[in-house]
Amino acid sequence: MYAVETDKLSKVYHSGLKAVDEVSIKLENGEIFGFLGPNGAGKSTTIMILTTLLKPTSGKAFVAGFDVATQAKSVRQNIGYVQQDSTIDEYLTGRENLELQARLNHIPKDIRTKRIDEILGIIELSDRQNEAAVTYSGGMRKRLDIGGGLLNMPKVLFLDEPTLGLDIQTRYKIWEYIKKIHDEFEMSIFLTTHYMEEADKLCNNISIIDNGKIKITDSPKALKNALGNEIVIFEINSEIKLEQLVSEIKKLATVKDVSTNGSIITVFTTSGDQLIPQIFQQASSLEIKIESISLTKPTLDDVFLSHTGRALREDEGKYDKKKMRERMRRIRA
Ligand SMILES: Nc1ncnc2c1ncn2[C@@H]1O[C@H](COP(=O)(O)OP(=O)(O)OP(=O)(O)O)[C@@H](O)[C@H]1O
Repeated sequence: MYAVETDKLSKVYHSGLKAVDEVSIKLENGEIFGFLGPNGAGKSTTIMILTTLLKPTSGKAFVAGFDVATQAKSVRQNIGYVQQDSTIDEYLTGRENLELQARLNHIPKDIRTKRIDEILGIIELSDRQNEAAVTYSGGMRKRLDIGGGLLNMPKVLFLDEPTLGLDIQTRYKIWEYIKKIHDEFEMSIFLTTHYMEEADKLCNNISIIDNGKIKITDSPKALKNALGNEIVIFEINSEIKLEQLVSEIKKLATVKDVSTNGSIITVFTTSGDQLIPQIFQQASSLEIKIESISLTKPTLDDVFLSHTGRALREDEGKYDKKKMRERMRRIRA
């Protein structure tokens, strides 16, 4: 049994838009799985189907072994869901927020206090538990949100963009908490993100999703290795013979892929050291001057680029009211 398993899962909204297009994924028990894609890729729609908030149009989905379409209650009893937008009541204290959620989740009274104490410890909010959440920083609020998702000690925890809009230092901290939760409870975690680094640092496996379709699924390491171990990026002085140069470079034995952006050429290779002199040689025989050249290691950004043909911009995901309204419409869809 998988923690999450979907088979050709699809969602077509009333507008006719196919937001999720035959998505098939398998999340092993105890794994951290990342759903990586830009805004509008279909990540939230998928997560809402898996958490039983939205009905799929076709296909199958099982969470903790239960069918989301016919066993929604059992699914809900076995999951925690931390939404993109905070559900915290700012005028309640951290502890009161968790108490309220625990009651709403029907957590028995006799275990409630102990469970909340434990969770406050994990998210390191014990010291501030009696202060109103309005006084909390962005990172503390997110921790409290994550704490809410842990109240019923779920088998599968869903985190929708857990670090969206947080500064880089706070983001690192949240990653530590996610790892801690995963290690301590051996919890299966399904997270959506459009931060490459987040997927790279946290996930055992990731699926890249774009326009509702899965482009590729593998471990971050395997995805990066598939591009070759190294990338040579260089700029030439004129684009006149660019195509000729690119076609010669593509023939070289160590070259996996080549992409161009104006006069900048990016070459994915298994050996940068071997390739660089060959690039100079080819350029010189075509009387092309190389202005600058550098050697780097591939990142998941490069993987995304090679599978979708475009870069993933970090600033795309900022919170705005329009998005919130869209989400409310979706809940009603
Ligand atoms: N209720 C709705 N009705 C019609 N289209 C919708 C609805 N909700 C979402 N969409 C569209 O479905 C597509 C997928 O949206 P979704 O929110 O699932 O993507 P996402 O990858 O989670 O992006 P984000 O990070 O912005 O939430 C988008 O084109 C979006 O505009």
